[in-house]
Amino acid sequence: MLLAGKRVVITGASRGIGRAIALGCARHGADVMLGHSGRSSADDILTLRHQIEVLGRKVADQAGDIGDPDTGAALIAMAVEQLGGVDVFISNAGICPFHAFLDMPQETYYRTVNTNLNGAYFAVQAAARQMQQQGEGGAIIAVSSISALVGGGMQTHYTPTKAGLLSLMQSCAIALGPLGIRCNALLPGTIETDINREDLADPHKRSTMQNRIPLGRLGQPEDLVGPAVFLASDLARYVTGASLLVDGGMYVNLQ
Ligand SMILES: NC(=O)C1=CN([C@@H]2O[C@H](COP(=O)(O)OP(=O)(O)OC[C@H]3O[C@@H](n4cnc5c(N)ncnc54)[C@H](OP(=O)(O)O)[C@@H]3O)[C@@H](O)[C@H]2O)C=CC1
Ligand SMILES: C[C@H](O)[C@@H]1OC(=O)[C@H](O)[C@@H]1O
Repeated sequence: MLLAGKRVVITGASRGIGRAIALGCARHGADVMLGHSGRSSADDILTLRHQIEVLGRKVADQAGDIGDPDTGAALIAMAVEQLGGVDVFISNAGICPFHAFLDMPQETYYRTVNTNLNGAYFAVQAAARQMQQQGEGGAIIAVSSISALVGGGMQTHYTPTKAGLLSLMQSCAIALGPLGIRCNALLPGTIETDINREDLADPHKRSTMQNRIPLGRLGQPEDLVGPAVFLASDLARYVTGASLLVDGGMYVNLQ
């Protein structure tokens, strides 16, 4: 139980990586506030809430478009109301609508940057303000990506947001270190979720990605649980401004 007594707030908790991390945190003893867009089915959210409740943990959820700069603050306020405070904030919500560069629609570009980076910025700020008020430090984790370090021809709108999140965690580690608030980035490789279901349905793309991974398989959402719980926990009490690749070795595999 690495997170006993901690209150965790996570965005993008309805599906994929966020859902797995939310459940993993609860299994490690945390109470959890689930953020989501409201587009997932109510049943999906209720099932997750039930899975957390049967562990004996408190859980609440709130819908809101994270691209709205006020959504993060509303989520944090709800966590204070429902859980009594915030010890860990995980900025995870994100989109990746694959698209070529030369005809990238402005709407797709702005929606991606707004969701992945601008919304995360204000949510991190709201979490940090709450932690400052509590006066006991805290942990902030941004789900960045291997894409913060390497490019993607169909991701020219997406990779800058992931590099931005990595940079945000580095700068926040400096800004918030004096308050005892640690800020770190998780860099997943290719994890099978709804975000890339269509992209990986192409057998050539799928095998190309898979063949690049020394551990021999694509990632699963549950692969992120251990790294997230570690960074959230007091085991990582001297870790801040760090980034952790969770990619099966994909990044280092040049030849
Ligand atoms: N899968 C991968 O290979 C990788 C993913 N990542 C990152 O991990 C994070 C999670 O992705 P993943 O689990 O794969 O994707 P999923 O598509 O499975 O889940 C995305 C989550 O983000 C939420 N979300 C999307 N848009 C918004 C919005 N505007 N406001 C609020 N919530 C929103 C969704 O909520 P709802 O269900 O309500 O729409 C959902 O919970 C993303 O930031 C992604 O960039 C990083 C590296 C690799
Ligand atoms: C959505 C992609 O499959 C996924 O997103 C990332 O951040 C990784 O780099 C993968 O490309």
